[in-house]
Amino acid sequence: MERIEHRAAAGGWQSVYRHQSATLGCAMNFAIYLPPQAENGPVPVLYWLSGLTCSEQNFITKAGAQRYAAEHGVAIVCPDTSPRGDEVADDPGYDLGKGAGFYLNATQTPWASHYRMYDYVVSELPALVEQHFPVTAARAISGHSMGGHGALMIALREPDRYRSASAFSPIVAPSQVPWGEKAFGAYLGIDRQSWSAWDTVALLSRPQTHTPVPLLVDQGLADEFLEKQLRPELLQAACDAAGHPLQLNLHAGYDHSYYFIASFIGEHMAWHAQALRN
Ligand SMILES: N[C@@H](CCC(=O)N[C@@H](CS)C(=O)NCC(=O)O)C(=O)O
Repeated sequence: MERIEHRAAAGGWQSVYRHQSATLGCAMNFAIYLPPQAENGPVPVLYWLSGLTCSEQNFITKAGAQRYAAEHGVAIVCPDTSPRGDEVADDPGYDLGKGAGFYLNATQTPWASHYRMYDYVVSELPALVEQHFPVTAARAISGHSMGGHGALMIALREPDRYRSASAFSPIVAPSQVPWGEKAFGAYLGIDRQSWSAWDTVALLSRPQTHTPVPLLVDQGLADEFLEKQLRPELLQAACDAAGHPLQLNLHAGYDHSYYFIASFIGEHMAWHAQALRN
C-alpha cells in the first residue's frame, strides 16, 4: 500500500492511498480522513460512496466533511466508484463501466472479471482499513446518487456490519429507472429476478430478520434527476410498508450537486456519530 496524498485538514489528516485489490484485480485508490482523536486511540468509521463519474476525490475536495468528522471523532473512508486500469472493461457512456460500478458484483461478460465493488466495499476495504489505521469496527455508510443507492442497499444486505446508513439524492429503485436498468442489464443480465438482490426498494419488500439499520435520506427538490432517476417516494412507500425506520428530508431549491451535499453533510455526520457512539 502506497500513500499518494497527505494533507493536514481540520486538525486531522486527509490522505489518499493506492493498493492492489485482490477482489477487483486492479490497483485502486481510496481516501481516508483521520480526525485528531485518532492520535489517542481508535475511532469509528463512516464509509462514503460517490456517484456516477466520481472517484475517491470528489467527496474529499467538495463536501467539506472534514471539520464535522473532526468535531465528532469519526474517520471517513472514500473508495473509488469502479475498478480502474487499462485491462478493465469500459463503456463510452458515463453511466456504465468505469466510474459507474453501482456497488454490486457483476455476473455478465465482460464485466464479471473486475466489477465486484460490493465485495470490495463490504469486505476487502474494511479489512484493509481496520488492519492499517487506528479505527474500530464500528461502521456507518453513506453516499450520493449511485453511491446513495450503494449505501442503502449495502446496509439492508449487511445489517450486522453497519450501525447507520444515509444518502443524498439516492437512486432508490435502480430496477425501475433508466440509469439502473442500463447498468443492471449489463452487469447482471436480462433476468430481472436477479436484480432485486441489489435494489433498495426491492430488498425492503423481503422479510427482515435483523434489527433494521436506521436510514436518513436528504433530497433536493430542484434536482435535475429527481423524477426520472431518483424517485424518493418509492423509498418512502417501501419503508412505510416494511415498517423500516426512515427519515426523508426534502429541500426546496437544491439540485443534484455537491453544493447540496456540503449544505447538509454536517447533519449527516452528527446523526452517524450518535449511532456510532452507541
Ligand atoms: N450528467 C452528469 C451526470 C453525472 C453526475 O451528475 N454525477 C454526480 C453523481 S450522480 C456527481 O457527483 N458528479 C461529480 C461532481 O459533481 O463532483 C454528467 O454527465 O457528468
